Amino acid sequence: MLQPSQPIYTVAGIRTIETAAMPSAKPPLMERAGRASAEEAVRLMIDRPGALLIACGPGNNGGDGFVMARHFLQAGRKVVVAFSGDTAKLPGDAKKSWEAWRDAGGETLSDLPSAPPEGWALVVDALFGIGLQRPINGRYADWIRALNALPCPRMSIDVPSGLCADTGRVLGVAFKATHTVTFIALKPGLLTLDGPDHCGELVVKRLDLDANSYLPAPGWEVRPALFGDQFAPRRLNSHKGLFGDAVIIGGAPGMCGAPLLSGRAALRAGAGRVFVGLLDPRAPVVDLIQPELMLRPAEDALSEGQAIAIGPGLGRDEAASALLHRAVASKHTLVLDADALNLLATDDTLAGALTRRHAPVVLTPHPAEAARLLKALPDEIQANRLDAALKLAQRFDAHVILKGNGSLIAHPDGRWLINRSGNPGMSAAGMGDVLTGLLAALLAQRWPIEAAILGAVHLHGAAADLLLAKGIGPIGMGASELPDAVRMLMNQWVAQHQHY
Ligand SMILES: NC(=O)C1=CN([C@@H]2O[C@H](COP(=O)(O)OP(=O)(O)OC[C@H]3O[C@@H](n4cnc5c(N)ncnc54)[C@H](OP(=O)(O)O)[C@@H]3O)[C@@H](O)[C@H]2O)[C@@H](O)CC1
Ligand SMILES: [K+]
Repeated sequence: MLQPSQPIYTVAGIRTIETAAMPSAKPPLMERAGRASAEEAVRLMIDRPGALLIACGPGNNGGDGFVMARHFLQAGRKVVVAFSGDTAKLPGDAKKSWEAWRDAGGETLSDLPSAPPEGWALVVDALFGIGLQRPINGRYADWIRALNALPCPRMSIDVPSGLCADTGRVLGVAFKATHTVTFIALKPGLLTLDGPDHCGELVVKRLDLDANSYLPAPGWEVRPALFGDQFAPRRLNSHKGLFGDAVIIGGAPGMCGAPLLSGRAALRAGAGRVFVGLLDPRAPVVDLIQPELMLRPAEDALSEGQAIAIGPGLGRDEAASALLHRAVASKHTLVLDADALNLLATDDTLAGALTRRHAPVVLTPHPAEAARLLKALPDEIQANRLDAALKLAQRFDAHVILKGNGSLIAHPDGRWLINRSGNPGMSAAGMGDVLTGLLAALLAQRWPIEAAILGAVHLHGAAADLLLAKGIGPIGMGASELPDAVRMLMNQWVAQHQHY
């Protein structure tokens, strides 16, 4: 059975669910959250006797921490609570949790204690959750830095303190958790930008709520379950025509490597035939390492295949622009990458033509390309990647893959997803070209557009994860090493499919 995809809600959505569920929730949500955190903590401390430290903040995240502390106290475990706020100012639920902690005999320290000689069994961050409003500084920042330096497992409650739950930005300083227990549902900031670096292992505790019954999920994580039905075993009676023609266009003088990488990836991902159209008049006529590729002058390749991927190494001169205009005017499904995106960013006529197309368009920008397309700075894109992906999808009426840690997929109708596969080995030249080739191959094999996008993005990262597990990376992982790993994964998934 493939693991189902989990829903993702922004903070506004979580608040809506909480508000709707809270009045009738018995036991109250904070009790459930604190208990769920304690259960998870027990798992983390299985081989670690000794005391645990819980740092509680001034809001309801701190309230969860007090509930958790009470469970450990009542179970006879040594637990130390640090809280530097004013208990009189705690919000209602958190105040009740503090009172219950106090009534159970618990005490709070107003500053972080030094660690016992044997070290803490676990350090718990219950400082700030989804209510973080501004950068952390002063005492709380000092606490977070000190906690981050402790050599023990570190668990965050709901969201690592200092991380923006919507965007994954670090506001001032952020707790670096080895484990995060998040409530009700995933939040985008846990999955993209700096989120994964601060969450460690991420567990969702739904608190017995069916979030979707209160508010349909706006976003989902990318999982093979969403495209797994494309992995049907091939018929014995098959021929290459069944698996389509992938077409990749690019390769201006001096830049033929990029489309060749895409082409090699498309072959390994199962396209029946792969055409690579090259702009360079002196381009090779055969790829001696991969002679299956059919190299063509760029113009000639435009008339082939079901879908065209254009952009790798395309350059930005007049010939490149003319080719791109012709591709956009075609009836093919289009994937625009690299220089195709850079040309699009400065050509309003092209942008207009793109939005008038009937066949689907996929844009695959990295943050700098996204910035050019939205006439913004890369930092502004990264400050809210979800927002940027949605804006691009709307502006160009296209499917968008905003690459980077936690690649975002935005559909033109406003739905979005976040991919969780991949690793820093992918921070290398040519990785984007491979993604484009994968997309071209899945489209050639007539995967529906959304399945092709999710499949390509997930496979791209999963192939890199496979290499990482074998010690091939993160340092020195090469884009040209990815396609073989993609092939292995796709064949494994087809084999699994046969057992359903
Ligand atoms: N509601 C529920 O039913 C449930 C909620 N649950 C839990 O509650 C969490 C959300 O709680 P929350 O809304 O109270 O926000 P929280 O993250 O504790 O922070 C707010 C406090 O921090 C302060 N503050 C903010 N930024 C700051 C900064 N930079 N530096 C310093 N202070 C700063 C802010 O002060 P203010 O901005 O008002 O001055 C306020 O005092 C959620 O993540 C989950 O863990 C669960 O129990 C499930 C049920
Ligand atoms: K926290």
